[in-house]
Amino acid sequence: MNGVVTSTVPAALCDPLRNRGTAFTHAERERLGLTGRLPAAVETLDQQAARAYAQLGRQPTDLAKYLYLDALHDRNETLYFKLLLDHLPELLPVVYDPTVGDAIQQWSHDYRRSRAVYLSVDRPQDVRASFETLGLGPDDVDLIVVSDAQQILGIGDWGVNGTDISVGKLAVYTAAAGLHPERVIAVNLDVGTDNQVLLNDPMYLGNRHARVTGTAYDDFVALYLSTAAELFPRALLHFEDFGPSHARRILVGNAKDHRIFNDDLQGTGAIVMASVLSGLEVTRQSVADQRLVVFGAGTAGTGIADQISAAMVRAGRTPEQAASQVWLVDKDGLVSDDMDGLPDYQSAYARPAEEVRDWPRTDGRIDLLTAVRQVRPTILVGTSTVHGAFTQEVVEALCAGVERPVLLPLSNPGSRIEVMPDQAIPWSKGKALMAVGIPVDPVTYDGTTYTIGQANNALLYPGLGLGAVVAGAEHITDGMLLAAATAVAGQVDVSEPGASLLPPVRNLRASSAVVAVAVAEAAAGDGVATRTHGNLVQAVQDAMWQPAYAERAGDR
Ligand SMILES: NC(=O)C1=CN([C@@H]2O[C@H](COP(=O)(O)OP(=O)(O)OC[C@H]3O[C@@H](n4cnc5c(N)ncnc54)[C@H](O)[C@@H]3O)[C@@H](O)[C@H]2O)C=CC1
Ligand SMILES: CC(=O)C(=O)O
Ligand SMILES: [Mg+2]
Repeated sequence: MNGVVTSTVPAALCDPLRNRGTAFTHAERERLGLTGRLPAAVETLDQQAARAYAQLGRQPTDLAKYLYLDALHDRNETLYFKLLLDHLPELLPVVYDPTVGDAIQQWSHDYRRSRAVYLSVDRPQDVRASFETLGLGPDDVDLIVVSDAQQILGIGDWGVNGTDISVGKLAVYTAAAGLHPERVIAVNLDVGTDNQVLLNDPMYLGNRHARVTGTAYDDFVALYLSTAAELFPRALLHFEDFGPSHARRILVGNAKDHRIFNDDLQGTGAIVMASVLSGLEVTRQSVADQRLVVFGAGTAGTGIADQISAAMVRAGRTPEQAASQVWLVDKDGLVSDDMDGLPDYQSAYARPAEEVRDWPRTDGRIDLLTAVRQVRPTILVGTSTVHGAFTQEVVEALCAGVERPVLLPLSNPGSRIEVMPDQAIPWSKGKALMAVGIPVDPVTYDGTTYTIGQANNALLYPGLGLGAVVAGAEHITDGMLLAAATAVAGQVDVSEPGASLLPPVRNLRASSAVVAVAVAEAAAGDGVATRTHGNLVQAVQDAMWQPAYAERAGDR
């Protein structure tokens, strides 16, 4: 026999945005060419979700759950997001931080199929075609998340494996704020990797060479930006987990010409600002009077310093005064202006050498403990990736300096966090006002239960992005970031002892809608909105995609 017999999977079962599996009615099955291709039962989305949730529960580890959900994502997006939304507090840590970090480390080994766009520095001629294969028009895309994966969370360089940080961030946009899953794109910029484990792994799927740097790197990022902006002029271009030497430069250099947002700088800065605003509700102080120590002065740390000092300026300080209320501590200790080769993102906050000349040094460096003793910070932030760096001595010194310090150990995932609340709350005798980057259980100390908010940019960027999209914002302004932070902080009541500084993840959809309205208003106020709405609250609600099957099967 010469002919090869093949069978095909019907198109309606292959497209995750159209597929509804056992929920297709018999009439729909006939119309879409699915006759005989599904078992007899016709189910509702709720019935499907109950089965999927039970299957998920049988997965033995969080990574297995991640892979189960990823496969569901690729099969039936409506069901995937229904599950995610119905169990957001339980599943956010599975599809996103911290499990996404484990998944990224295994990614080339677990690879099955892909939903992202891969742009290779070795094939710049393919960049345009790579977007064009999506078949999307200029008005079809609201948002693109791109990463070059140089600094994934706190786990470093993961090359093409880092694709899943873009996918995960987009899943959160849709689950938390209803960004339409058909109108978003995940992108990996594969510029090589300096991760030897990957380079020596026969399964590694990315470019097998060191990271490209210098002009070649800059030209490739510029090509990405110009192509994405030309093909999808209304899309917000979200940058994630770029290395510290690139993140700020790309943002600052392109903010005027592009709808660009750096989550690690701006999203993190804004969620920290929200935590600080809540803390100041408790202490009844003004942001203008704060003293901030940042431990780990990279992308996130200096983004936080920028936003808190900008808030000080809005509260009446001069830029110089605001900068003088910020201290950075990095690998070489307290950052001072006599240090050689300071990166530009640190030099703005370098302390005058004269001021710290007499401060005690260990191995020639002014360490964190000394900085805390000398500065008596009202806010201590950790973005260092150094697990355990906030020791008992540091926490006690912090509390000796001020009555109610704000303490934010933000490094992700849990293996990197500077201190866990179940240690720091007792060490601080319940005085520290805490939030952390990962979900953690409440801590009971001396009869009070402390609920620890999740100061992760995921609690802010979805609403910010939705507001920007609804307003058609041409830029992300400082006013929009502050509006988002204020809207997040406005949703908590800190009057009870032990209250969380941030709203709970279970309210994330509602919280994102409130943030989006505030952000769209700020965009209009700042003159960057290109869309106006008679009723903004309704416009935001209308823009939020819901995981439900469309009226007519086959439609998205
Ligand atoms: N909670 C949140 O929303 C966010 C948390 N992060 C976390 O913050 C951490 C840092 O992320 P990025 O700023 O993107 O990385 P980065 O690499 O830009 O910054 C890390 C900084 O810590 C410094 N550092 C390393 N070891 C140190 C030590 N022993 N002492 C003092 N400083 C040290 C590095 O020199 C660098 O300046 C990561 O764990 C990341 O997950 C980042 C963004 C958002
Ligand atoms: C949360 C986040 O963006 C990070 O850890 O990089
Ligand atoms: Mg990040």
